[in-house]
Amino acid sequence: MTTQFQIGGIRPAKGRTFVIAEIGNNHNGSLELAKQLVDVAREAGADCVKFQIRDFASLYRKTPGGAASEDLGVEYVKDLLAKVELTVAQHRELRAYVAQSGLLYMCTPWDEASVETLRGFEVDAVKAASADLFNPYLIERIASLGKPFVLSTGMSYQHEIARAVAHAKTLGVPFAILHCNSAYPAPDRDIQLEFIPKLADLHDVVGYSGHERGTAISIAAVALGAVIIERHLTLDRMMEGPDHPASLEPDEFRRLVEGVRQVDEALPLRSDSRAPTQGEMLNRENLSKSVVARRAIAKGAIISAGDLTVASPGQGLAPYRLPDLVGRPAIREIHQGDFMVEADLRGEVAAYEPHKLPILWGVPVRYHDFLAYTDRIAPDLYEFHHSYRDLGLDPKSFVKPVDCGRLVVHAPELFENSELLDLVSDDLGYRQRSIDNMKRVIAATESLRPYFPQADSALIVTNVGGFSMDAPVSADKRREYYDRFAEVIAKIDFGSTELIPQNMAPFPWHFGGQRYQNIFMYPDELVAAAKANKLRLCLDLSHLSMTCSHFGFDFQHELAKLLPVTAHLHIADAKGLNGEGVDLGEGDIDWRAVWPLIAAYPDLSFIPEVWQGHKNFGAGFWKALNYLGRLAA
Ligand SMILES: C=C(OP(=O)(O)O)C(=O)O
Repeated sequence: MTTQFQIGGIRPAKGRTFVIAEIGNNHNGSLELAKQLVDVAREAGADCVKFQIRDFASLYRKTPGGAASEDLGVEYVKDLLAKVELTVAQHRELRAYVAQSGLLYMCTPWDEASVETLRGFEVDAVKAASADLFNPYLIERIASLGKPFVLSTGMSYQHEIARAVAHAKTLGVPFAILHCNSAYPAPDRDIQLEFIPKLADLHDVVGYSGHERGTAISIAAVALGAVIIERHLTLDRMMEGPDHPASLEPDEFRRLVEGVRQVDEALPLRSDSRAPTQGEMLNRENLSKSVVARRAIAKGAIISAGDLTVASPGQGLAPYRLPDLVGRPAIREIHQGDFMVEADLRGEVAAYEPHKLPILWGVPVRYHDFLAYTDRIAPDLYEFHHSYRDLGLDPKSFVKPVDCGRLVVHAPELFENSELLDLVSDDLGYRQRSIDNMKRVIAATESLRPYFPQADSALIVTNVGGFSMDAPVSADKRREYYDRFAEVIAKIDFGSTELIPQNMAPFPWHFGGQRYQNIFMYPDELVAAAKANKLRLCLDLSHLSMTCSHFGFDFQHELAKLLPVTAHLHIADAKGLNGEGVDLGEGDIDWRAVWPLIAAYPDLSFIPEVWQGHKNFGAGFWKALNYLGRLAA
């Protein structure tokens, strides 16, 4: 039963920390200030706001000597609290204000009369302050509300905490426990965050109620297992009142939420065992080393250790696999510098089995491997993937005429001086260089046309730009980018070629790091941009799947919208938000449902764009084509 702890439908968990903005008494008795703090909490990204409520008539003991008979400390706290307490009517008005704000509402009743007041408040959850952890009477009354409750464990002995948890488990209501040090502010060295895992031994929902200065310790609490973070919020730490000095000001609270959300993303294990992530895969390719031929090896010759060496890049077998190759016969003519690949170990080269496919098909090629492909397959098209250096090469040295029905060129993303193509850059100079680079791509594509005399078109797949470094841009800015894109392409002469912008995923990889894509990503915007500019698109299904996963869109629904404005497809599966270019059938896309939708557009063309498809003599491409061929049959 306790495993079902949730507040307003949110279940605090690793990867989804629940953040409470504790307004407590920091409103200083002003309803206006309290409302302002609710607004600030919402803007800062909190899940919930919390208040405290006291019934002074019943909270303190009654003595013949009245307040004067209390110790000095107690007298001071009593005076201060009485000064800042809101009336029940004001609390009720606040509760309604919080409901309107969209935030969840919690409150700490400090006495049994206040619990009864809250019974009429529709609280989302309720809390027992540390000061009441060793007061089973109030805890029992709080549980009688039947709402999820939270117990804070500051100022307690360990045996009292264990006792309170054991008691709470008998009350029949889901609850959470918070580690806490009840000093305002709490000295860093007294916080002892390592008690969080000990609390986790007692109960399965553990959080942290922090009173320290700054945000680092609360963020670290998340890394140690806290799934609820509560911090006091104030407009000004210098105000009079017991909690202000231990509170965060608006900017700090926003940074706290940002930090917590970052740790939420970073903390959970994403798979059962450690494997290179998507960004690391790219860097492993470019930066690591692999086994290559030190010298030419004749087909059939037995491979010796001296035939092999280890060198960058990391596109062949990993260096530790070198010994496995020694003593095996070479299954092919191996040239000096060739990567040694899985097929060399397995003793067989993967092959394409011809299938009748309902749309035009092809493979991605570089200049240097084009001729090798023409010896093996007869596709409807080739898609040339150029680097910026390739743009200056004469195709004569690499290409022979073929009778393909279509020519496709993928514009380089990266140009001289590490500049990514960005036709909508805010920087005028950068934008102009991108336009000039686009013109180079057009010229290179025109130079390939004579080798494709039957081609119905020469399509240029282009990632047009519009990315940002640290965060997505606003909707207004996106509109500005689209307008700029329209202006830019209207001025470019595309000759006999056709620009087909490619849809991008929300988090594209550039230079081995993650960026944010802003335009040519949302399906509705893609359709609108295509229609407004009389363009067709290159639709990358892996990118579309990641976009749909991120925004919660239905893949098939979005695909159906996009196909009528599509000329060419990049076909690969995807997993979640970051698993790009996954083998077909191993990701999120339901190919049995999707393939008939695509087959209804026979003028479409595609290439398989599975990750590392070209390796192992195109093994990944053939696997994808064979998969689709079987679906089509
Ligand atoms: C004082 C409170 O909590 P903590 O003990 O977590 O600071 C409270 O919620 O009112």
